[in-house]
Amino acid sequence: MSSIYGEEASQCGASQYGDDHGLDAHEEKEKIFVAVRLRPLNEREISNNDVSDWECINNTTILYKNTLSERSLFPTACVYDRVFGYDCSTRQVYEEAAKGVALSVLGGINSSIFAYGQTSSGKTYTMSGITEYTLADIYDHITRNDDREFTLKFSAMEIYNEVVRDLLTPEDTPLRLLDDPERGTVVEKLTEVTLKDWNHLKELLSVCEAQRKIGETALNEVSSRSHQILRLTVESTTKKIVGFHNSSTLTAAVNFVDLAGSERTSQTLSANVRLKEGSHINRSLLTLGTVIRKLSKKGNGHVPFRDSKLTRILQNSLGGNARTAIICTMSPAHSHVEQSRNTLLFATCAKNVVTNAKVNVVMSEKALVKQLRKELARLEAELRNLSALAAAGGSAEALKEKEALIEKMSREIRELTEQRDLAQSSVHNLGSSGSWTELSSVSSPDKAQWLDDYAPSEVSECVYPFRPDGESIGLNSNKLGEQISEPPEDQYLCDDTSPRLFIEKYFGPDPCKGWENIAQRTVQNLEDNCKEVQCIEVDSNTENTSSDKSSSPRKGDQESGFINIDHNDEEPKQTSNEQSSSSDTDSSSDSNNLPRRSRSSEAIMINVPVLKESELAKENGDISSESEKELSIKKIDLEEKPELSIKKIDLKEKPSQLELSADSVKVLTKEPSNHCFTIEVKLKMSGEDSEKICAEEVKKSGEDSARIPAKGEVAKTVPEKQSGDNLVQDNEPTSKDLGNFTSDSLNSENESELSPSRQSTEFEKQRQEIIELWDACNVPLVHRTYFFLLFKGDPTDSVYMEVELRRLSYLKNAFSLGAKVVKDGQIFSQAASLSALNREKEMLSKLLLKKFSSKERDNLYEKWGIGLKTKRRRLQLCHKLWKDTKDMDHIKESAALISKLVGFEAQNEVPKEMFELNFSPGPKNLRSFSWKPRI
Ligand SMILES: Nc1ncnc2c1ncn2[C@@H]1O[C@H](COP(=O)(O)OP(=O)(O)OP(=O)(O)O)[C@@H](O)[C@H]1O
Repeated sequence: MSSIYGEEASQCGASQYGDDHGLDAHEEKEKIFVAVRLRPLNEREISNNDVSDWECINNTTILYKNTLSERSLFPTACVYDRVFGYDCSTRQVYEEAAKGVALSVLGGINSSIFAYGQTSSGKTYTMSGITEYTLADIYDHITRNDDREFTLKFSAMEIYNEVVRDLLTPEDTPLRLLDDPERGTVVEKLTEVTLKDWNHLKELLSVCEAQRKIGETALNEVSSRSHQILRLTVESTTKKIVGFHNSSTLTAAVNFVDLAGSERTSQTLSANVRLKEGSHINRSLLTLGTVIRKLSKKGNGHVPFRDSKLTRILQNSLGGNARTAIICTMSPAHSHVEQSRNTLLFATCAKNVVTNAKVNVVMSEKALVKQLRKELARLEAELRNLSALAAAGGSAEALKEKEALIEKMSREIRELTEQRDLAQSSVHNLGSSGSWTELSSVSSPDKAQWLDDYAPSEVSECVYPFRPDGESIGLNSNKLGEQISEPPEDQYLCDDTSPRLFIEKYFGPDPCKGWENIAQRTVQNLEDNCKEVQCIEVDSNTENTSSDKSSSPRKGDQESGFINIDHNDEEPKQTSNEQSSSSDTDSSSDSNNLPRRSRSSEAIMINVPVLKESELAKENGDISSESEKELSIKKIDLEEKPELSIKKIDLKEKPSQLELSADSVKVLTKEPSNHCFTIEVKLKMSGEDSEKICAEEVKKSGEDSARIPAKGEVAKTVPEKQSGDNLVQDNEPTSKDLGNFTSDSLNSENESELSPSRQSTEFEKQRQEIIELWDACNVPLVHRTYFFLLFKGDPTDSVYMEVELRRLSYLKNAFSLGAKVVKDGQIFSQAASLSALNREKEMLSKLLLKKFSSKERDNLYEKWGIGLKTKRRRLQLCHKLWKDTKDMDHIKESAALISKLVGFEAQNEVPKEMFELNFSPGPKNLRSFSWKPRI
């Protein structure tokens, strides 16, 4: 068990609880906490010269101290979690036996406190005190924890003569019990009042007291003739998002159960009404006793919960999902010895009953939307800040701040991921026990699964603890696999154009998941932007180089993590003044040290960021100061250096020149190449120290002209003209760009309460925004189609749309910052995504050939405005798909065409196998994921 308050709750009193049981609040299973309270002899007993048979000899042992003959029949000493003698106050009973369990409710764990005992033994006396102390502590906790929003709801019922009554209404109408698949037995129409404050609660408690059935018996003038259950439900949500657990909604209820007292007719002298009451009381207590006895034994077979309303209602507290404490009250009088022994027998059985309490984390869709909005607002603010810093002019300080900010964001994302993993395991546990108390409203299993797979890491696992049919699910693939079985492979692997094969072949196990994985990594690893892929080795003593004035060493390079390369070891190092002036001259071109990309019509020149290996080494603490020497620009003419080879670079032509500058490597080839390539340059310095510069880029130049970004648009691809000048601002997010991901719909607070027409407008707006972001982020067309067909504006769609918007915004902003990640052999950057998209189009163009006859294709060309005599018509067509983001008819037609190509025959139905693909992404499939550029 874990919860924000779980620990606190376990510390609140009952400190011996853990000690005695060897359990703490984080264990899943724990035994019912059992305490015994002896009241003092009352006036009647004293006047009857009754004697006290029982004595508490220490904190846990109660001793029967009567005659030897009787002692032989019964155990003389009984041990419980806690025993309280007649001189103990109710406050002490609360603190040491009830508080820890009762306050679990603050941590999202259901709990129950019972008072059990014979009539007149002090149950109501004890229970009313415990109830009041608990409620006071809960209010105190709320006052001290203003970072969470609390809602308290109160209900009260009694079971009188096997009839359930609402204690908060004057009507005597019997209430029905209903069986709810998630929540167990529910009392129909029971009043639940949302509490305004402590005084409101006290008023309600007096109403209950006044309403409860009491009667006079020989043993108790004010004998409770019913079982009373007071229930306080505590729901809390964090006001500020600081992580998964703290931002979730916790909900739990604490029950205060004051049972009617068992009685012997001979002693209570009951007749008529009292007799009837007594027999009902005894019968239901008998059932309770049987339930407890059976639960206390393993392999107990049928447990008769349903034999009485009391046990039906309290089933969750009896070996179920609530933490439970039972206070057994006893009269010490010799005249009640038999009843006292029965009470102790009950207590002994109860001690062995194990409960399985869990934290109830609830993430309703509304709460999720709210959470996402807050998260977006936070990210927006941070990125605006970042943008302002960048715009401020790229001073070393500004750069430092920017990097720190990026690092901070990356760290936060990593933390969220860890929290997600943690949550995932706890959700899995919850799923298997069915202990959740509230079900998110999920309209469709497919959507639930969709969100499960694609929701942002910090929320996805807590969003759908239940399947829509009400059964809780674990979120690991095994569990899902159990419930949603995959159809036999051959059902859809019959030919190579089946959706599954197509998708696996060209997009990995799931196109949507794949791009998301990479996007996530992109953001998570902004700082980890370099990795060795392939090498050439250049001896700096022998190579031909030419220095480049514009790329002379600059101040701030050390700080910013970029390297200066110098081919001449002997060259004196610059003074700081020189560096400073050189920095000034460079400031226009290199102000931000962001990756630059350039291209001319004659040569491809791609600037990519480099990471100084010494930086990495420094982190590992194994760098010598010598290797930190500054180096100047190096240009390597590869044609003049035939001995230098670039291994395994998939270019049609070997690059003619490498230009190594402070923050980039330009690769010059004479002809545009359609191939992706990745390079790493390794320089040997004086044959001893070595500096390694890593660089990689993925490029498919042939398609670039089609992807020139509009003015002001964040650079999605290589700009048309290479000037060698600063292109940084093209890579920077502008405030406009940043503004893109907070649409009006996201800012609207009460979306779920919008009118249907407004909802539909919001849906259209969100969808439009997503379509544009898909385009900006080069999201695979199959994913777009899949998503587009799945969400059609149901009221619950907005939450999924927000999730999609959010991740696209992340991606777009990562791209706009030039973020590039190489991890586990995968490279992801804007250029890489474009490359993958182009490959997808090529594959789709092949499917055009397979799926349509030549006549049908000609019709398509005509429809899409492609000349029948032109070359590569199929590819041309694929390049037109999803291009006109503002034209919904065009989008629909694109989706329809792709849907047909990949086998989504019915436009209104996303094929089931698309979902099933998600359940078995083995490592092999992941490796084949094709957003990874082919190197
Ligand atoms: N620990 C105690 N110290 C002093 N007085 C007590 C204590 N426990 C109970 N009493 C007194 O004993 C009487 C009976 O107590 P109470 O009504 O709580 O018993 P009960 O178990 O709820 O009985 P019933 O089952 O008949 O309702 C009350 O007058 C109460 O004030």
